[in-house]
Amino acid sequence: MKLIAVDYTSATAKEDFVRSLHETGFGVLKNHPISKHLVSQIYTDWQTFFDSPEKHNYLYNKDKQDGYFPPTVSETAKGSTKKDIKEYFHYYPWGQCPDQHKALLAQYYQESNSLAAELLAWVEQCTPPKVASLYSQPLSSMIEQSDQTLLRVLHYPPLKGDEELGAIRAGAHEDINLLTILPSANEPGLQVKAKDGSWMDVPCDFGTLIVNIGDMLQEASGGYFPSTSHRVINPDGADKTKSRISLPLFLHPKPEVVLSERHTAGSYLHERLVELGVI
Ligand SMILES: O=C(O)CCC(=O)C(=O)O
Ligand SMILES: [Fe+2]
Repeated sequence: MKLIAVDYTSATAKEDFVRSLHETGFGVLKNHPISKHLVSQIYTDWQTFFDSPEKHNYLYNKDKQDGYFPPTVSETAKGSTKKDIKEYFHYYPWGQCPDQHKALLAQYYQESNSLAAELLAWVEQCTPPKVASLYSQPLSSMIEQSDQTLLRVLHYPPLKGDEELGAIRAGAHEDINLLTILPSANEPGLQVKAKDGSWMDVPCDFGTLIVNIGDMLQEASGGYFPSTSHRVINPDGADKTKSRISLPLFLHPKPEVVLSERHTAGSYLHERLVELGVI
């Protein structure tokens, strides 16, 4: 398996990109419309947030899941016993956010949502009819007026050497939502699991965009689009002293959307958050 960046502006972008999602659960895009400048401004801006004790004034709400999740809460990947070495902030347009950081994030939320909606429409248009007949409603309508789409600002702090044995920045996991879109982080470390079980580095040239399938789209497509395991490994050498910031947007349907005979989006999300130990 190899992830090749698809040029968003090429004539065959849609088909090439959706083929990659079907075959690997991942797609990489270059020449996409998300501004690199905006992304790097957000990385710098949120480093200040995570460096400041103010962050504790924005502690997350358990019921709504907006706000700051400290390293002591973090997540424990399904099937793992170690907490991830990370802290993060969950931004929703209706949720808490410090005033001085809000404008850039709101802009990015809006721009990344438009692109995510377009990419979901690509997925829909390139779904074979037999698979599409499993969708309870068109994919694009699942996210219309959804207020569940989540922008996460993640901070992986420098490693100090006192981390729990075997803990890594983000343990192997699958995302819960429909599609995730993720600009390359400011440091490497993201890996995806190939079908043969080996771990592959995800291309991380600044300016590429990584897109992956989440469990909800796997569920809705009867497995045609696989939700692939990924993780973030710890850095070596000099990179240990560096923070890593990343900015995934998790595209979520409205809670009442039927994913399959077993699940609505709401019931599925709840089940998974309990597993992660965050509610
Ligand atoms: O930080 C990254 O590059 C990936 C983060 C991730 O996979 C997640 O938060 O679900
Ligand atoms: Fe993830």
